[in-house]
Amino acid sequence: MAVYTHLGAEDMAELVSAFDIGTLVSAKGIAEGVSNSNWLLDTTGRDGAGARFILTMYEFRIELEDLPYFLSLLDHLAAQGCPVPRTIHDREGALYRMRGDKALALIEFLPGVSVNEPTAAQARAVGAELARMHLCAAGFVGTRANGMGVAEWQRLAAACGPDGLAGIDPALADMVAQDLPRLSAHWPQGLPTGVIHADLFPDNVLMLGERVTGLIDFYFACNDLLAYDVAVTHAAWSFDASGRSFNAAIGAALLEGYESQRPLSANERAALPLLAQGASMRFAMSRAFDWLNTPADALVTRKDPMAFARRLAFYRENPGVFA
Ligand SMILES: Nc1ncnc2c1ncn2[C@@H]1O[C@H](COP(=O)(O)OP(=O)(O)OP(=O)(O)O)[C@@H](O)[C@H]1O
Ligand SMILES: N[C@@H](CCO)C(=O)O
Repeated sequence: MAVYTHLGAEDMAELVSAFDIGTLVSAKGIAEGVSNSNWLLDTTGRDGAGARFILTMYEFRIELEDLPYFLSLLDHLAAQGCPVPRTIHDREGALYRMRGDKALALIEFLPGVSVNEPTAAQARAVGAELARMHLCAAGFVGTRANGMGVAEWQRLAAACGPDGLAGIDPALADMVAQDLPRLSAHWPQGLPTGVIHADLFPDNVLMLGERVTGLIDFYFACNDLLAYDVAVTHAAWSFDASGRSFNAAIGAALLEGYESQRPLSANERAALPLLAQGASMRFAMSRAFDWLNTPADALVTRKDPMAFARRLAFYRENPGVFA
């Protein structure tokens, strides 16, 4: 359940009046998501024909200073024709509003649903949209360092400690001891960089049939290696939830779709096995930290770090999947 803050009907109506979107018709809390509170708002719309929006209150993990980057990036990509929600600016032109010490932003509602078991055609479409996003973001002026890069994996691993990791699974502690120093020492340098989504899991893609209707949740977006984003997306889409079973057809379709819009250089392709191991390490570490630091009675369900430890082992042992 991801509505952490109660907003009463009067609060909501007052908030809506700060935007040129008509008057409030209904507001419903959205259960999905863990980081922020989200509501689905229906209003009468500017022209009375009705309009639908997503209202987000930023609760954890998002620094206020990063919000202009995330929200202007949505505007930039939407203006270039990418399927991302536009930010609705308030009557004064602001990208977000403050309520107490929390920021609130309104974004366009996009149709579509997140798929659980993608087909190859859907994976191809997602790969193509990821590449289009990379290309469309080329003119975006904002920059943001990757806060979930190698240094952060090291910090999270140290915060968990070898005993904490071994308490989750001895294989997780072994993986960190063996693979983290190797990945850190050999992390690719000099590959093409740009704006990356950095978290393009199936739950962050909305689809209608084989068409991508929305790329959402840009709150890890940053400037980093474009091929790393391909690796993150490959790791997120090409396995079952447990990370035990790799789906070669999905992985291949995703890469094919990506290259239909932006061919990878020989150096990028050669780096993918290592980048995919790094992507797996990133999610194994953030999940391990959350596993050890989320109270058992918390509202959110903890995600299994071993699902990404298994992916890392797969990529280490099967570099040929990117050949
Ligand atoms: N622009 C949009 N159009 C339609 N639905 C949306 C939009 N943005 C968000 N949603 C819906 O709200 C849900 C939660 O959004 P989001 O993933 O951004 O939340 P979050 O708390 O940041 O999640 P996460 O757990 O990934 O950190 C999504 O799963 C989707 O159902
Ligand atoms: N998509 C991530 C959560 C955001 O870091 C995961 O599944 O672990």
